[in-house]
Amino acid sequence: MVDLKGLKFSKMHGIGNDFPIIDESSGEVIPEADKAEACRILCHRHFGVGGDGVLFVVPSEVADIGYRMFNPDGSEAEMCGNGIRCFGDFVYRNKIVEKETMTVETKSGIKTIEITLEDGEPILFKVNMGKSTFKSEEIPMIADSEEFVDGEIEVIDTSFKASCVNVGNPHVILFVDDVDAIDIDKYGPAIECHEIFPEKINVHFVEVISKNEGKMRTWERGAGVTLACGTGATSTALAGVKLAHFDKEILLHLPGGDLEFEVYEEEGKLGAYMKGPATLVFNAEIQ
Ligand SMILES: N[C@H](CCC[C@H](N)C(=O)O)C(=O)O
Repeated sequence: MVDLKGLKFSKMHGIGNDFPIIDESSGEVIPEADKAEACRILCHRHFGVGGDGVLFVVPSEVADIGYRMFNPDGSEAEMCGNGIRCFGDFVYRNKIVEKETMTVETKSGIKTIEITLEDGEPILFKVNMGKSTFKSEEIPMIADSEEFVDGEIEVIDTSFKASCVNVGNPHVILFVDDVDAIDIDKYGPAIECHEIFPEKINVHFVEVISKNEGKMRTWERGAGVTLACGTGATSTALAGVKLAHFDKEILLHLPGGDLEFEVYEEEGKLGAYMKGPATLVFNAEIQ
């Protein structure tokens, strides 16, 4: 059993997607071999702190700072969008990176965060989430087509039209008529662990409100239902533009709050800027 006594952390959330965040920028706090178990304990809503994952600040030789994210099941994810806004707030407030525009090394490449200050306080974070891929082999997924856009996924007793995109981590976007009518506890895990997704996948049900607005609900890989998913919302914006459901500026409503997106095209690939808040809930030390 991992001993977390003395562990200092901040509890943060990005529109309700919540995380303990731990500063390892000056050296390891939780041994690598214990990280998965420690994250399972920390994320537990009754026996731990509670969270949709754990964020770590780590050194970087190629960016201003490094970022790692672990899901509540102990799996490490390549990227976390709500988390990187909380991360930016944390490293700025704690003077780990004293820059309003910073570069962050993640497992899915270097991302850039632009912080908007009001009276010296960070209030809004604009993140370049980078370029995406729709190639089936790069999701990864098992499919007959080079891309899986507006394809068909059969699951349990029904089938859904679906589009798959990787923004560092994998996502499947299912555009539906009424997002509130979806039994996400039934279909979410069945799609997350579907045999066509060898590394599992994050699942998002999306309702198009207009060319510039949508509403979505999420079942996250390694976490289950969350109030928001930043990489998932980014993927929704990109898939929506690809399918011409959305124009390039999109407001997405998630159960925990709203995120704004500006989609761009670079070297033939779609990418996006994500804009949203981050909130510090409390700082603590485990006794
Ligand atoms: N569960 C995700 C990681 C967290 C993503 C989400 N919390 C976000 O804000 O992007 C995965 O395994 O890829």
